Amino acid sequence: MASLSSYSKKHKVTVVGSGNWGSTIAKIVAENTKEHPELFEEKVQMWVYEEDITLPKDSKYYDSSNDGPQKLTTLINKHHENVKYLPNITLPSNLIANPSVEDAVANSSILIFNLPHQFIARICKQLEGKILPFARGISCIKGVEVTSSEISLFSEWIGEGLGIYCGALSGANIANEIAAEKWSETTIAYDPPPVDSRAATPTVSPGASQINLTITPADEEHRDVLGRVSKIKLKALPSDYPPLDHAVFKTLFHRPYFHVRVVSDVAGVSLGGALKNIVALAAGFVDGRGWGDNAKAAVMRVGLLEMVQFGKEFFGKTVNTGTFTEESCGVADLITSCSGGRNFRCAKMAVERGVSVEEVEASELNGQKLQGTSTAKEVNSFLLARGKVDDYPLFKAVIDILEGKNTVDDIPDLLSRQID
Ligand SMILES: NC(=O)c1ccc[n+]([C@@H]2O[C@H](COP(=O)([O-])OP(=O)(O)OC[C@H]3O[C@@H](n4cnc5c(N)ncnc54)[C@H](O)[C@@H]3O)[C@@H](O)[C@H]2O)c1
Ligand SMILES: O=P(O)(O)OC[C@H](O)CO
Repeated sequence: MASLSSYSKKHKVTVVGSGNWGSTIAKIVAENTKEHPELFEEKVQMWVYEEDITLPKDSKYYDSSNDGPQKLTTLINKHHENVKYLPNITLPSNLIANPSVEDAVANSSILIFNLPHQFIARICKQLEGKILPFARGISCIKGVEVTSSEISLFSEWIGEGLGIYCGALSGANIANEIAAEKWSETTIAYDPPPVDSRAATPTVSPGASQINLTITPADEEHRDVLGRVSKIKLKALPSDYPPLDHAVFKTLFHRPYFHVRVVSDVAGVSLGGALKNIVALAAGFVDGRGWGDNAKAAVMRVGLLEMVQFGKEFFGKTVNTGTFTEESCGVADLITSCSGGRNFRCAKMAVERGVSVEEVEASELNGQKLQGTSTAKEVNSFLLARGKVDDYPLFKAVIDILEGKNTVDDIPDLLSRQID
């Protein structure tokens, strides 16, 4: 490999999303782009779903001469703080909030997708044809994409939609703790298909300042995690950029307070982050009912087994069971989510107050979004379509409690096969 100083281009990084976790990850990568000018452009773009914010009188940024609604992007760029989704955390000054997603991604070779999963479809549609064809992505989204009887990982789904390779980042990562720079770890999965540079065909796109290479994978077809022939025709990174490998992604995300392990099991990393949110709801239900830590540990144990079973049954070609049991994105994320995560906390409050989880989400989260409720529904519709719903009694109990078909008191009976 050439020395880093011999590359004439640097990677431009864009974070698509600016919620609680989106802003935290943007803070991390902006700190790293500043520290590594040999690899990255210093400025990081962060796409913000624009909204009007009226600062309360007790806000440190309140200005009586300008007390009407202000754009969230204006506030972030002026005060270097996401006052709505990550208050009281100073963001680096090289992080730029941008209300236009098309403008934010322009010329970026690294795209980090980090927004609640219910919004990603519309954003990807907007991005079609707007990104560099050789860009690479990392999805920080915890959820799965389900259509009728098909299921896919957001990393794959984004990759196929945009024609790029996309890896995944997931771990025991409660955003507020990491934003406060408390010590933690995460898992990144990055495993692009092999490319054969001998099969490269130079093409020049109109207006492009460089030659793009269309690469045919060495084995002529790349299969996704479900064994389907991938629709992605991967474009090689032009040789004037530093190569995008495990080391570069570690450099982009690793901080003294945020340690990164890079693996290749994209399915395991993505599924851990998606499915633990269903289990966290169950943990909140039993805790809210006052059954204590032993009951919570029991649903966590059964939940972990169902997560592994789901991975092996539907993604068995590539998924590594060890990812669930050994990495931050597996059992560690399950533990933190069932201790202090939003899904856990909202489910607990819902039971204590006798209201729905959605009502607690709306009243307590100030616009932040739960992923567990929609993931429980999506996984249930997938399992129903496959005739497998009864093989996953904890996942079924959670959706049935959310939909009012069962109550928390039914959990011991519903899990009797797993417990007795
Ligand atoms: N918050 C955490 O602790 C945490 C940690 C790890 C992973 N995650 C995962 O990261 C992903 C993003 O979570 P988050 O915490 O950044 O989001 P969040 O829960 O803070 O959600 C709010 C975000 O959604 C945006 N939004 C609202 N309506 C929208 C719309 N119509 N279109 C597009 N965007 C809209 C808001 O602008 C805001 O940026 C999720 O999949 C989540 O599971 C979250
Ligand atoms: O707050 P939650 O429940 O969305 O979970 C946050 C993170 O995923 C924990 O790793």
